[in-house]
Amino acid sequence: MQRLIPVLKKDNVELELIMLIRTILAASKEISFRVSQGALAGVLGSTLDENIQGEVQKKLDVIANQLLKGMLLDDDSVRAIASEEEDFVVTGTPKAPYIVAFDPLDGSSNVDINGQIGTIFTIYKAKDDVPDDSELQFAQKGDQQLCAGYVLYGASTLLVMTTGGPTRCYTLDSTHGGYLLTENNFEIPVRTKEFSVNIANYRYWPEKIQCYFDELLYQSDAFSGSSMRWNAAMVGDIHRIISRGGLFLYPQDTRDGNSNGKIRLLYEANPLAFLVENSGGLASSLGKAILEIQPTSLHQRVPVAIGSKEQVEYYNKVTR
Ligand SMILES: O=P(O)(O)OC[C@H]1O[C@](O)(COP(=O)(O)O)[C@@H](O)[C@@H]1O
Ligand SMILES: [Mg+2]
Ligand SMILES: [Mg+2]
Repeated sequence: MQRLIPVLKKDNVELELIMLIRTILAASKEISFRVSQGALAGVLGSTLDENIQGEVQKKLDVIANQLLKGMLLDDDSVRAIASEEEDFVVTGTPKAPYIVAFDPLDGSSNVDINGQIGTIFTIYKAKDDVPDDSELQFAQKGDQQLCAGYVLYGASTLLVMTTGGPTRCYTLDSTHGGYLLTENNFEIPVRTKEFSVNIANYRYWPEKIQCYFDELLYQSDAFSGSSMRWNAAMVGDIHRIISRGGLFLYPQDTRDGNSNGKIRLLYEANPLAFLVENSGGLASSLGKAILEIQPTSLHQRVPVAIGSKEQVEYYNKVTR
């Protein structure tokens, strides 16, 4: 089994970027250990604090955020970071080459029920024409990502990552503590009968999206035999889709604050879109490629339709 570093070197990834990826993975191993300890380590349950999204933070949200933030700010290749759990940009080493954005713990509502959770990260080049602490550092389109990945803390701890080439999977080997290559090049099937959505939101959706689901659920034979999966952790749903295809949807809806759905562009939609598109799938928002969206704020949300090419195309065709 090939180790991670030789694979990245073969991909001609620059050494400084490889070292930064190592920093992120060192934090992920520590998070993986804390997650596996669960109640034994007292990491379950909520804090009394809310993040900028208005969500009550889980203890593990805070622990994972502190671990990643601490290790990244100690890394002198990092100029600034942005996190779901940080209201603002946090600056690192001046003139350093990279900026990093991350969702320290995706699927927080699964923490206390031993469900799937993960860490999502993305790396960009730092900008020299804006201040280090400015949100403009992160106002870069998703197609400018140098590297994107997630670590899934499931039965195994898996790293799925791209540096612009194939999307690959590495499994954390608990015997020697390193990530070993277990999937060299994911290729998402163009169409399946699996879809993933929180169907309980149906009443709040625009009519065209309701019609799409009416057709899918009971009107059209073309969809008979479909099955739904919902992990309540985007990282887990997207991992299933990268592994065997399907469609992940988090549409806009009519509730206050949900006009763009729930998924955050910078540290959820863009990194996962980069991974899916580099596996032959499609990632769109309101019919437009997610990777081409010009970001306007750190925690902005976007409606998403991500997954198997033909399923995304059909959804966009009937809901536009
Ligand atoms: O509450 P819902 O509608 O099931 O939403 C679940 C979605 O929210 C999220 O948990 C949001 O991410 P966080 O857990 O990082 O806040 C996604 O991973 C998941 O797809
Ligand atoms: Mg998340
Ligand atoms: Mg999160």
